[in-house]
Amino acid sequence: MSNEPSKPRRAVRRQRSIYQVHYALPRRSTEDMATPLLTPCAGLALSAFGLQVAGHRKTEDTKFTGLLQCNGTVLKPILKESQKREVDFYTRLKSTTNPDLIELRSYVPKYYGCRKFTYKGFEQDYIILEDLTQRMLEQCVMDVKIGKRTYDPLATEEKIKSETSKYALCKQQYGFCIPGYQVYKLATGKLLKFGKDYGKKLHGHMVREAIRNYLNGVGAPLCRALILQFLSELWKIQKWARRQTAVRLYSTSLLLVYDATRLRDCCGETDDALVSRSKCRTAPVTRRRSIHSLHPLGGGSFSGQLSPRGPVYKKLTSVPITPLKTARDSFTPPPAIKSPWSEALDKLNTNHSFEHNYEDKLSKIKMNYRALLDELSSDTPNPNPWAAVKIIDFAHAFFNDDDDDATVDENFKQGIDSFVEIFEGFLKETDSQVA
Ligand SMILES: Nc1ncnc2c1ncn2[C@@H]1O[C@H](COP(=O)(O)OP(=O)(O)OP(=O)(O)O)[C@@H](O)[C@H]1O
Ligand SMILES: O=P(O)(O)O[C@@H]1[C@H](O)[C@H](O)[C@@H](OP(=O)(O)O)[C@H](OP(=O)(O)O)[C@H]1O
Repeated sequence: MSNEPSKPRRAVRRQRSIYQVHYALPRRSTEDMATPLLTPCAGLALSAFGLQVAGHRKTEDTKFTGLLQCNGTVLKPILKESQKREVDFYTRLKSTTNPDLIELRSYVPKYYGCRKFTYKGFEQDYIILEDLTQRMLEQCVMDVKIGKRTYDPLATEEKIKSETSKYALCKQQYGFCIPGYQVYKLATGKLLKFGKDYGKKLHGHMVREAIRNYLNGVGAPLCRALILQFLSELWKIQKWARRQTAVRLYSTSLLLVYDATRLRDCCGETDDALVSRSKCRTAPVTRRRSIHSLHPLGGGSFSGQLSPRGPVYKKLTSVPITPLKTARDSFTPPPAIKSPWSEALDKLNTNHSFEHNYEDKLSKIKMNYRALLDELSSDTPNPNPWAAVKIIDFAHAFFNDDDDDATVDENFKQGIDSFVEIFEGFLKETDSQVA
């Protein structure tokens, strides 16, 4: 032991991430339900949320503003009685001890409470939620409303009639409908938007094609890494939906988001040649394998095989203990480890064409490298996935407080099963990328 007086330790200063530098966003927290911000958006300007692909929008009297955004959060206005139910839903989810509801927390955006804000002269209450598109540069967003039935048990005859007549064919055929989506096309960088009028015309094979278009898989092969990122989340939600009896979710949506910039980096086209999609990372980046990442639900342990009963995961076998001498004699250097670090280095070693618009290209490349380094130096196992699915819109969620009467929410479950089946079909299409 040293007698030297211990020097005061200097706090390690972490480099601010690209997202903090460019977008002034807060660091990601690992908690599923965040503690309410004391003064959310205090002193920061509110603005209309430009990435809303469906849902209620601005009305004539400007009282209803649509969603707003502020500091990495979205603000959802609460005007109708049913929207107050959504506040109750998030409030209850936050303090629940029911295991099914605790699990549900990880499938919904983080909730930061509810507060009054004044926007364009109108004061009203807003629900404050994590913006699922934050940190994305080219945000591709799809809203998928789940369920053949989209009205709740308190609906009036009129409401039942109007809900039954909307997206009727699509809901009958698939158990879900698509009220809107937007996609940045990889080849052109152009943003395409599809609203509810388009969504209401979808049925039959058009539904699958709309999802394929959203995934940038029209005119180019689907990207297996992207499908797997979505499926690893969807399978968890599906497993939960097949079991849970705690809540009935009428008219909720799956919100799918991914960053086309990262898709381009992974599976996109270069100026010179089409990058082989087999080079694509087939699983979400995981820096460290924790006990949690070994859990069979993690995308990383998916074997690539699908059985009629769902995904087949790799079996985890224990390593046999070899006597030291034998082990030393038979030692051969291990093959090069394919890690996120080596992939980052591979990328840094790539030659880029410096023709055309190279300043723009260079700045994008720099941003990508910074984002990649950010990801590699973060403390969480999968800190910056570039695709995510969450369940949103709980204006028609009903808790089942009577345990004896509890049954599975078939309406929600069937919609999820059907959506997952489409993604499993897409995954099979990409099998050749790992053959
Ligand atoms: N947490 C979020 N992060 C990013 N975008 C979001 C988030 N929540 C909602 N949105 C965007 O806003 C849209 C509408 O959201 P939501 O369904 O909650 O609103 P709504 O007005 O209740 O919809 P509806 O009219 O279907 O009842 C979504 O389609 C999505 O584009
Ligand atoms: O897709 P569309 O044609 O926009 O249809 C709307 C959609 O079904 C909303 O979920 C619903 O709001 P709620 O979920 O709050 O019922 C809204 O009802 P509303 O017209 O009564 O607001 C509908 O108009």
